[in-house]
Amino acid sequence: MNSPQNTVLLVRDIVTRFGTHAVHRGISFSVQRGSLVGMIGASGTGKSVLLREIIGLHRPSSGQVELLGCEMWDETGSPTHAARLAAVRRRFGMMFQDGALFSSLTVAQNVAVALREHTSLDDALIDELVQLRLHQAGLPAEAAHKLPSELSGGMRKRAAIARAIALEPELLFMDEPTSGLDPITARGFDRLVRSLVDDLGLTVFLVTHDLDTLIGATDRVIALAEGRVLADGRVQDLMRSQDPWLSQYFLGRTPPAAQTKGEPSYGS
Ligand SMILES: Nc1ncnc2c1ncn2[C@@H]1O[C@H](COP(=O)(O)OP(=O)(O)OP(=O)(O)O)[C@@H](O)[C@H]1O
Repeated sequence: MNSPQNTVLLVRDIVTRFGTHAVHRGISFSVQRGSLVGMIGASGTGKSVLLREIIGLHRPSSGQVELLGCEMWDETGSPTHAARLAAVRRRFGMMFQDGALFSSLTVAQNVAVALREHTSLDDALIDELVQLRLHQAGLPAEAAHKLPSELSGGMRKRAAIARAIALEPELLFMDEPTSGLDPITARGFDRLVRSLVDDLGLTVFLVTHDLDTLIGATDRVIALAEGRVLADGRVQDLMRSQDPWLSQYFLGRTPPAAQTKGEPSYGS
């Protein structure tokens, strides 16, 4: 439902400049709990920078991000705000494009890092939770003791998801999660992400260039162009848009029939 109580992310009038280069010229949108939202835009339109601004890694030139009720960019830098930020950081997960796994740690150790850092659970409970997260990410138990370098690309992505959901976040951010995967593995990954939303109630916000992810898995798509939100709606509506950039972007693809949440359709 589209109500303030259900809003987990509010992006308000974000402006970003690097020197004289204006990347964002006033970006605003909100994300509702339990939805899977995709963000698209041509290379260099500032999707990754916006993601970093949303999760508190890059300060925008102006504007505000409210994530799980916390203003991420507080001017005062007060200890109260720092404590609120620390609390909010435990409630969302981030999966970077390359997975950003620690290469010298096994998959299980990678997943356990946040649990050791942010909880006082004993080793046995951490082991159990790690197994659960690996299972939720669709990894076989034997993957636990492998190094990231010993896994296929698809399994590495699943390990990165397992790590991102270690603390049972409410929100998961992903930067190009299917890049570098073959189409079959990528669709399996879409189904996994969709099931995190449908079965675990997660909210997912992902940046992607993958049309099949957009068509098959998202509830809503936000398109950025020229520093602004060009379009914001269901993928089938964006695909029918007369806007020249969107027409070109979706060229040759057929809009899916009205989608039922939880029943991904994989377009043409
Ligand atoms: N730290 C930085 N200093 C200067 N310019 C930067 C910095 N980070 C990003 N930019 C610029 O901001 C713009 C947006 O970059 P960003 O990586 O967010 O684009 P993107 O939409 O994610 O692109 P892609 O789809 O290719 O990943 C680019 O022009 C980039 O060069």
